[in-house]
Amino acid sequence: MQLVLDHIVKTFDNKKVLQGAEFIFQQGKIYGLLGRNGAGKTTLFNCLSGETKMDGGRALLEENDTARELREQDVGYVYSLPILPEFLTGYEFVKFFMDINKDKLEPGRTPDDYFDLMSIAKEDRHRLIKGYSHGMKNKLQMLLFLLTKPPVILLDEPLTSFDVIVALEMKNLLREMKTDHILIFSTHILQLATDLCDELVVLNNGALSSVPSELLHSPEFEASVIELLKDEG
Ligand SMILES: Nc1ncnc2c1ncn2[C@@H]1O[C@H](COP(=O)(O)OP(=O)(O)OP(=O)(O)O)[C@@H](O)[C@H]1O
Repeated sequence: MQLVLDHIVKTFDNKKVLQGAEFIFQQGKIYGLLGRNGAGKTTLFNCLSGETKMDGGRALLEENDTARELREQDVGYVYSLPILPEFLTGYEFVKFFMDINKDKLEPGRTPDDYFDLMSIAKEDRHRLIKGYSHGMKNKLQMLLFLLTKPPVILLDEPLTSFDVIVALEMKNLLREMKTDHILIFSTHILQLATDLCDELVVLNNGALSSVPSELLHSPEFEASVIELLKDEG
């Protein structure tokens, strides 16, 4: 399975944010999306998730030599600022989410099985989401994708809110998940990008380009990425 971005264009007022962005993302890899503040990473994710309408171009999901337009339900989106029903407990929300997605679930699983997978403590499960920390809310969002398994998962700077232990758990989880999904996450933390990603993609001047893989673990990596990002503008 692969996600093909075909000449995606997005303009806000007079600002051309995406100017014909093209790339092929493949299942089984974790992609890190790098770009300066305001480069358009969130805009790209919003276009892919259907939250923002593209002005031009398209995103296709290709599998077994057939391609179709990417649909909203194909995309799981972990926002940098999680949007969750704060008036429910974590347990109530997961239970509700499982009820409305019955057809997509593995049979016999309970909400607690998923909380266990995400290492969300027993005493936190029945607390209101309103009182959850930022990192716990991100965890809860990620739990939803373990349930429904959308083919494409976008993570907008999610791991920055996790403490070191949880960040490690999440990294391991993402590594496990990558075999069945196309995973793209945006980050400003180069160390995290090199640590977790199989491939790095730079969004610069509205276009996407791949960072040569031989650079990824080389001593010149940081300097090369900075050089690539400097071009912005
Ligand atoms: N709804 C909107 N209306 C007008 N301009 C917008 C809108 N959304 C984004 N922009 C502009 O588009 C540009 C790209 O913003 P975006 O949030 O996608 O960047 P980003 O790469 O995610 O930035 P950061 O790394 O700072 O989070 C910015 O100049 C932003 O002001």
